[in-house]
Amino acid sequence: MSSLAIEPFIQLRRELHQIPEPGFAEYKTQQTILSYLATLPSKRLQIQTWKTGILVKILGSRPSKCIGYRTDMDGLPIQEETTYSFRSKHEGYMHACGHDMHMAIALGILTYFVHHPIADDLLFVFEPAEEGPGGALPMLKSKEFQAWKPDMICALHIAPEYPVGTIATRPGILFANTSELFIDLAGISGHAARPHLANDMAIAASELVLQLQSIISRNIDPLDSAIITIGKMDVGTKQNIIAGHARLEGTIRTLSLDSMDRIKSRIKAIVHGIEQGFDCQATIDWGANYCQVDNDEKLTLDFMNWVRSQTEYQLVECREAMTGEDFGYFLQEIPGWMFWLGVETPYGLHHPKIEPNEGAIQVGIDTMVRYMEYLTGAGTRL
Ligand SMILES: CC(=O)N[C@@H](CCC[C@H](N)C(=O)O)C(=O)O
Repeated sequence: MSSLAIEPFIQLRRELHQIPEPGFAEYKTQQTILSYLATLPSKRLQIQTWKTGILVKILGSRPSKCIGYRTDMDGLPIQEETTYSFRSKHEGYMHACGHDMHMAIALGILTYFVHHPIADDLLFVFEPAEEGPGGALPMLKSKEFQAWKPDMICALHIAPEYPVGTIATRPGILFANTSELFIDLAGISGHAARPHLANDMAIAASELVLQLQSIISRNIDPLDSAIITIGKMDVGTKQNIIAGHARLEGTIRTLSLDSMDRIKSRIKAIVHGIEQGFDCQATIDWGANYCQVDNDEKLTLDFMNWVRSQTEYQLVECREAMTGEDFGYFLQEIPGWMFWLGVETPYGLHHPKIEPNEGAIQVGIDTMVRYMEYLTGAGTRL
């Protein structure tokens, strides 16, 4: 690992940071990664694209298994407010969830093993559309992935709340079940001065948001965490026109599938009540649904013990988080685990000012290189 210079991966992260793209539209991102891969010795390298994603296999010298590693690729519809000189060039889009860091780390690990092959095969998965509508499930089911399906798989996610040098994870559930939520309400628009001739969806939508929040407090076991967040409301057209249409956009998070089912059935009932009470038409769209990230007990404990005993990094056994990650779909078919990587920054994930500490790139690459060498039973130790 000491033979790998980190600077090129910091530069790659900065390059990728400037071109955040929506899910399944990561064209420049894919091209940037493919161009970089083309600079590496190709002898042990096999590359396939899948939509805007990429699969990279590094052939081992005496493979008895294939170890998988996943990074996500897409950006978020956020107007960047960082102090960076390498801010996003895509107006209204930003890498605010660390996928630029994740890709740079994946490329660092991959580069190391191109130059220092180990016994086992390695598969690097560059997954598009993690933020939505979800690339993991269709990629997992694709013939390209199934042909190269690894025997185990792991991934990391940056964690603003931990110092650089911290690795946090737990066996079992790490991330929640999620469902997106889109509700449209259709009433009748009209003149602001003649409310009796219209049917105001601003009032119906306001009532609906408040009623939705009662589900968590009144219908869900308080010991079984759940969240309903309405992140966006779009109502009406002008201040003196009664709104004939409203759209609510949100997300549901639960730690159990029972709670997810219960919440959805309560939302249906409440929306039906709004239709009756406000004499309007409503439609519900559940959007993309992600299953929980359920870390394999044995593999995760082995990784945690290894970090504790073999590295200088701080291992934290953390609690479950209500964030979502479609990496959970890979873990439904392939044993593996995910962990948080500390990037210490005062702003959280999805914040326009988030500036992850780039020192974490070295920690992420170093940890995975050493652990993959340990897993294959061959490697050098730092
Ligand atoms: C780590 C992280 O922030 N993941 C996202 C996943 C998005 C899931 C989906 N689009 C939704 O909004 O439900 C998160 O928001 O947790």
